[in-house]
Amino acid sequence: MPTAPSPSQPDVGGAIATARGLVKTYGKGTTAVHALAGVDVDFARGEFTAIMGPSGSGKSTLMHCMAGLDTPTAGTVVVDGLTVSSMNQRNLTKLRRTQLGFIFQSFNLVPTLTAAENITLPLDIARKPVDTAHFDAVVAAVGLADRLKHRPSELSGGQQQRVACARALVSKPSIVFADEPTGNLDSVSSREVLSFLRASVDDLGQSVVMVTHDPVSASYAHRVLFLADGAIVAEITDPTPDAILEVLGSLNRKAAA
Ligand SMILES: Nc1ncnc2c1ncn2[C@@H]1O[C@H](COP(=O)(O)OP(=O)(O)OP(=O)(O)O)[C@@H](O)[C@H]1O
Repeated sequence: MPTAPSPSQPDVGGAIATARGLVKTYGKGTTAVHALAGVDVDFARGEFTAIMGPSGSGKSTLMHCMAGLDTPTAGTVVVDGLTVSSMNQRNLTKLRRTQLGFIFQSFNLVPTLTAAENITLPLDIARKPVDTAHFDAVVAAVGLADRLKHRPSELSGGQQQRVACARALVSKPSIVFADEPTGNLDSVSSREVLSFLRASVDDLGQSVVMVTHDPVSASYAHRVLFLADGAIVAEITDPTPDAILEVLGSLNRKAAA
């Protein structure tokens, strides 16, 4: 008879990233904050997952622990078969450079480099060759072919974030983590970036995890996870903005009761 995987040995079969029993506590004693209170989660390979929840519910902490940017207090994180939660700093740095893609709210481009140089920067730092066919495909997908020689100050916010998206994808990472990627963008630029993220999953087979406060942004994902008080309390698949708002409303009503 098949047995269920034990919590300490995640079944990573269809998942690109998993967490089991993930706990993150900041501080000690009476001032301790339980940012993650024992999260079990699987992020499916080739899927776009959004993480939502009220301010302070643990969204960023979950993403940072998954990406090896923060160390969990307890529990296991596995990304593409590698146990991130027990890696030393040297291996974490290597993992982040070679296997993870990051997109932040604030773009984080190097002002003195051109768009093309910004896009290939992670590969250059890792001393990995640029796959020019993949570079061209990613640049075409974000619509930046005629902007490659421009510096960030010569690009709009939306174009800068599209450079950041291309930079995150050019190394063919196992997974892309996006933290409020449209937080600084107008609605037209937001739609472009979100459509591109969705297309990177549907057309290029990328796996994307995105933290967002915005129900419309989250509706571009295949699946939305809802966090409250450091725990996953709900999830929906093939979300619409209305369905997301309904879940958020019921969580807010529970929190107020
Ligand atoms: N470095 C830290 N030191 C102490 N407490 C922290 C630290 N980082 C986060 N926390 C606390 O952990 C809890 C979860 O924070 P986190 O940033 O993960 O929430 P969030 O859902 O991403 O919030 P927001 O939507 O406001 O960005 C909060 O109570 C926060 O104050």
